Parts: sequence; structure tokens; C-alpha cells
Amino acid sequence: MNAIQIKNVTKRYKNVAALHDVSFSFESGKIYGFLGRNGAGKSTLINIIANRIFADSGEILIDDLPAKENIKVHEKIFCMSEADLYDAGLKVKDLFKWINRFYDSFDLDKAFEIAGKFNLDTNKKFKALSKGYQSIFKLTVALSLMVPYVIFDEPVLGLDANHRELFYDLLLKDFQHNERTIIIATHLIEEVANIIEEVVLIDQGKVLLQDHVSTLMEMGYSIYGPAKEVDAYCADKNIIGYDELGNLKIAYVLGEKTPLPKNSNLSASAMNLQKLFVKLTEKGGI
Ligand SMILES: Nc1ncnc2c1ncn2[C@@H]1O[C@H](COP(=O)(O)OP(=O)(O)OP(=O)(O)O)[C@@H](O)[C@H]1O
Repeated sequence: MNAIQIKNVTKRYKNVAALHDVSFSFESGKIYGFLGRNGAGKSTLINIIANRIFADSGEILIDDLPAKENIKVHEKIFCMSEADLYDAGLKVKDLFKWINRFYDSFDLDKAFEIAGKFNLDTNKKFKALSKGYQSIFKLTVALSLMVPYVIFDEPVLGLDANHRELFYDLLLKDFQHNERTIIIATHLIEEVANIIEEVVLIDQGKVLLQDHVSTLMEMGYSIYGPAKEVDAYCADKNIIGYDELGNLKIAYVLGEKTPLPKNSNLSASAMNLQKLFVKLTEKGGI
């Protein structure tokens, strides 16, 4: 099976259960959003998949091969994370060349091309780059490695809005030409909502849900209009939250949409994914 299969993975740090008997799969050829609140266990699982730390029990299979200390598996996967794995004293262009020697699947020309798009100065030493540009360097490397599985752990940390848009754009273009498995762990849910196909939501070390974005969007909807009309419409509905601006109100509703009253000033739109997750991961859930 072409997939990352996570089987009964448990990991404890002293008295903290970071992952508790977690089982699910990242299937081949999809873009995943790997979501969860602070401390949910995302980085722990990513680090286990990337062989940086080991699970207490359970196993990870990548294309049916055990991932633990397996060189054949290492060649299939790349994980971009906050950890600095690079010699910070080297210039960006020399780091590219160094990576090119280590990874057969690294596309050096593509790395320089992407660096150019971000205006990343390849003559600068890594340690002299700003925080944002250090992230840009790492995602440039990730986008230039033609491996079948790429994991991004908070890829846009420190990036300005223009650079975040550019990253999402490059990621989608890359995916169109080269369908592979992309996993994005992020807190910027609305920013990735249009990119990701499937969501894995982890909460307190357990998988809370895994579903298609389109299915999740169908779980509910939002209603916008004058506060009084919104309140009347929502009286018998399952509301997960409100936003208000003066006399106007927006309500986030779970459940199937009922027709809007005739001649009303209300309008309905698709579910806001972020609101849905906030509610799902609130104490006690829905
Ligand atoms: N090295 C460590 N030592 C002790 N506890 C740790 C260690 N790393 C993680 N933890 C704990 O394990 C749990 C899961 O942490 P993890 O970093 O995997 O969460 P996360 O979902 O990536 O969070 P965030 O979104 O805040 O980065 C947390 O309770 C965290 O405090």
C-alpha cells in the first residue's frame, strides 16, 4: 500500500502521554492538513515518522516498509520542521550544493529558481538570515526535493502574507505537476482550507477525526444578516459560535440548512473550517 501507515503508536514523555494508541494513514497522492491545538501531539508524531525520535510502542510503515531506522524509507520522505539541521555558518548557495550531494532527488536548479522568487539572497550565510528567510530557505529545500512524501511542520512561521501566498501557490503548482503526498501541520486553518483535500485532526494525543474537507464543510454553514433576523432563524439550531459587528451578526450553525425565510435579509455561506475546529477541540467538544 502506498501510504504512511501509523499503527497503534504510543509515546510518553515522563508523565505526559503525547500520543495514545494512534492509528491512521496518510494516503499517497493527497494534500493533508494535520491539525490540532498546541500540545496536541503533531510534532511528536512527525518526529517519529521522520525517525528523529522513537515511539514507545506501535510502528510506522511507509509503502509497507517499517520506517524505523530504514535507509530505503529515508529516501522516500522529507520533513521540514523548525529544528535547524543545517550548518548555519554556510552560505545558502553552498548549503544547496551540499544538500544536492546528499539527496539524489534534489533539484538544484529548482532550488535556485524558488529562492529567486522569494528574493532569498543565496550569498548570505544561513545564520545571517532573518527568521522568516530561514523558514523560506527550509521550504525551498522541501519544495526542491522530489521525494514521494513531504511533511511541513508549521511551514509559514514568520513569513509575511505575500510570502505565505507565494508558498501556497508554489506548493499547488508543484502538486499539479508532481502528484505526491504533502502533509501540512499548521494552525493557520483558513489559509490552507482551499489547498488541503483531507484533514487529520489530533487532540490530546488521539485522532479526533479524519475526513475530506468537502465533507467537513457540509457539516454546517454560516448565516449572516441583521442580528434580530439571525437570532430568529437560529432559535432552533445548533450554533457553534457568533461574530457581531454593530447590528449585524454572523452565526455558525451545525446541521443541515433549512430554507431562509421569504423576504429576509439573511444570506448563507459555507462553513468556516476554523470555527468548526475551534468548537470540535473545545473542552468537551460539540
Ligand atoms: N521533549 C519533550 N519532553 C517532554 N514533553 C514533551 C516533549 N516534547 C513534547 N512534549 C509534550 O508532548 C505533548 C505533545 O507535544 P507536541 O509538541 O507533539 O504537540 P504539537 O501538537 O506539535 O503542539 P504545537 O502546536 O504547540 O507545536 C505536549 O504535552 C508537550 O508538552
